[in-house]
Amino acid sequence: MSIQAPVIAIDGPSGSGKGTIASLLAKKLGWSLLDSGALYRLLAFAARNHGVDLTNEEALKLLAAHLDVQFVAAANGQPQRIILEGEEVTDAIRNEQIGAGASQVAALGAVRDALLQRQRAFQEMPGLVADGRDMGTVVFPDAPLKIFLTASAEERARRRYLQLKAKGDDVNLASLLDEIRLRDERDTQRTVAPLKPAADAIQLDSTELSIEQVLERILSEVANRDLAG
Ligand SMILES: Nc1ncnc2c1ncn2[C@@H]1O[C@H](COP(=O)(O)OP(=O)(O)O)[C@@H](O)[C@H]1O
Ligand SMILES: Nc1ccn([C@H]2C[C@H](O)[C@@H](COP(=O)(O)OP(=O)(O)O)O2)c(=O)n1
Repeated sequence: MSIQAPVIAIDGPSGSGKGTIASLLAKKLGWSLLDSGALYRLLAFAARNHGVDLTNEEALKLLAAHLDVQFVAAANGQPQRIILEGEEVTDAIRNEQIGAGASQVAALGAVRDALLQRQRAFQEMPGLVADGRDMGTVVFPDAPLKIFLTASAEERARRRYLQLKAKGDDVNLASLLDEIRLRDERDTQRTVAPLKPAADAIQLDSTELSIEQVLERILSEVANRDLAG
């Protein structure tokens, strides 16, 4: 019997800090990283480039099955680089418009099926940190550590506002809060793989916690389970 690499699943709503924490954790442990939300963002981005309507499930399924994408690990604290059809799109997929499109295509069952194996292929030794909405419920149900990271909608909108503003985007706090609420609603209410904590997930509310405090809490769970070898 082959031994499977351990997975830390980090799920939660937009702006709760999943991406930041997952990336820091992967670096600290020397594990691989799966940013599953990027796959849905890439699909929304590719659909726009190819003129595919975001409601055309059949065409989106094909596009998802053939997505030509590479994730390139980056050094010195930089986010991993994402290459779509030979072009760097690391920044281009990080805006609320693409986030909303990602949430829309992610509600389609055929799209989720088409992306499932691609996500599971990231599970490799010595371990994987996987960030998304259904990592602990659907993609890696046997993960030995599942975190469901939350924060109030207002705090998440505030974080997103600061993040996008720092990037030079023209953003508005009230409309970001509306978009976050809309996305929460769509992600939790969809019939396939909705955003919800796995029965065995640890729920962590980061509203009043710093990034370092969240990381510390998770690292103590890693140590409790003896996951890092
Ligand atoms: N605990 C925290 N306290 C303060 N800011 C945070 C915290 N966690 C994340 N952030 C910041 O909030 C923004 C959104 O975090 P991100 O990791 O992109 O969230 P998600 O992947 O859940 O959408 C980033 O700018 C990040 O630095
Ligand atoms: N495992 C996943 C990851 C993301 N999605 C969908 C739902 C989300 O609104 C979009 C974008 O996800 P992403 O994690 O990039 O978004 P945030 O950084 O949390 O704002 O994709 C999903 O359905 N399942």
